[in-house]
Amino acid sequence: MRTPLIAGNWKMNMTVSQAADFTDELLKIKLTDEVEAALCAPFIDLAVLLEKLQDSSVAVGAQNVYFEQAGAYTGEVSAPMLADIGIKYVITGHSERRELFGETDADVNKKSLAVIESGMTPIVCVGETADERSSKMHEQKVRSQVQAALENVGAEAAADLVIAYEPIWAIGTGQSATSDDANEMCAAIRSEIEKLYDKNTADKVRILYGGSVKPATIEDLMSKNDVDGALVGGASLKTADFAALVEGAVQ
Ligand SMILES: O=C(CO)COP(=O)(O)O
Repeated sequence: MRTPLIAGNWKMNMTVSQAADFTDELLKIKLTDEVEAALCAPFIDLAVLLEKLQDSSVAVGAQNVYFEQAGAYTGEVSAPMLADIGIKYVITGHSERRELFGETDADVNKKSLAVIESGMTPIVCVGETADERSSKMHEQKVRSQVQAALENVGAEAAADLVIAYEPIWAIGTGQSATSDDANEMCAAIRSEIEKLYDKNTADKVRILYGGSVKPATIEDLMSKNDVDGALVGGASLKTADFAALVEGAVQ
């Protein structure tokens, strides 16, 4: 039985005071314990989130990490630094980082390995462009991204992973994949994990869908067998919407 996960990805939104206001509001709402909730916030917001959410079940995640442990890497933040303050999840391979900051499959692999090594869980993002989907290359693209991201990740760590299928054409566009299309790709990712490891590992990995998920669409998505939750951008920025997503993910 996989516990559903609703992870907010705030991207480059929310000042520290906005993050504090968001969490104060969130703490007034009783969230279900059948769904795990996480907020992946800008580095500068992490301390306030960790402090305010310490007695709640909401986990705190980061959106990026550098793969080296420490040293002369101006402007970067390492996995041991994030683990030390109590971060649980780190997003790796988001399409915005791949596109805007030139991150390669090899970088995503190194970052995911660093996150695992520090005892945290990567939320590894994969997904195709609109052109790749229209030329029916989407499954091949996503399978190859999964393979590359998981190179040298052992079976035990793999079972604990979170993978997010985020078709690039659905991110921030209001044009979500249908629940059937999302499920088909989440199933393809699970079969790739089974190929790389075994069925037991594949059955344990949580696979999320991301791309224009809203409170109105979450129940339909969660009714699908291979969708274990969602990675949510825009709709995670409003407390009421985030809480509604968590409630809507109860299976
Ligand atoms: O990129 C996303 C989450 O990582 C999805 O963003 P939106 O939910 O705003 O489409």
